[in-house]
Amino acid sequence: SWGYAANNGPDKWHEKFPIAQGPRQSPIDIVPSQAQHDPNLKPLRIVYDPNTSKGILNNGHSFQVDFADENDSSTLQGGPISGVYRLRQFHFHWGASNERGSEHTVGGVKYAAELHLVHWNAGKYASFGDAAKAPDGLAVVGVFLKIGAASPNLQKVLDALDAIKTKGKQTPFPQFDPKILLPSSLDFWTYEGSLTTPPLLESVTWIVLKEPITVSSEQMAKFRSLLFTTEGETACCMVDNYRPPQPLKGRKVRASFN
Ligand SMILES: NS(=O)(=O)c1ccc(-n2ccn(-c3ccc(F)cc3F)c2=O)cc1
Ligand SMILES: [Zn+2]
Repeated sequence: SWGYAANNGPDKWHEKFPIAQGPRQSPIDIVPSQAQHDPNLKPLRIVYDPNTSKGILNNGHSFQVDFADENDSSTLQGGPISGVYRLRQFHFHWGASNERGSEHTVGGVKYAAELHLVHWNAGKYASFGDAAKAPDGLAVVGVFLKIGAASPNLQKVLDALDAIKTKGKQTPFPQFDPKILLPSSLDFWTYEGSLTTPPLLESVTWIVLKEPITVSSEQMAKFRSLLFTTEGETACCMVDNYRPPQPLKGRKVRASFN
């Protein structure tokens, strides 16, 4: 199936997922000078309940922390979205070395990694699956990770990775508040896009924070200790699990800040 290698990576995805060449694909290169400040954009309202965090899973493409989403305990509102979107999961994308790894780029600049917090429009749709098929179904908050001081808050997540080294492994991950992973400023860029991996559904309102969080080189090495492969398969390091920027195709990127 699909992956990030030469034989099954982003340049091949269109063969099984033709939407890969669609009109609103993600990620994109964000060009700050081309982004228009929109004063109608509201502040982001992010409320997460640590009691909703459930487990951490190696899904063979990344690792993700899953959240209980049967009520409005952990939600995203405001910004470019209408209504209440519930947190479903967060995950990351990263490189084999520190000079690449993010999916979105800023004026062509790549960061070492990118955090995605995935939310779905529970005000309008009955399930995540239904929302994932709708043009206003999902909202993903993207946060860039750049190399600098270690993040103690991220270390809690990284310390769980030894238990999920191979594809399909998961372990409980209770009482985690992902809000501690966010930078101090919630200034953002926003545009209409898609999932950045198959099924590449064009259902995502992207909200990319301008301010990165910092991680240390040692912490990045921890991400790279994961494997794409199952126990017993020839080990293949989980690195470079990012899709490169896709054509803008006339879309406008708005900025919440001047
Ligand atoms: N990298 S990202 O744009 O944040 C991203 C990329 C892919 C997904 N993703 C992969 C499968 N699904 C999925 C899972 C269950 C479902 F019912 C429908 C889906 F699209 C999903 O949401 C979710 C998020
Ligand atoms: Zn992602």
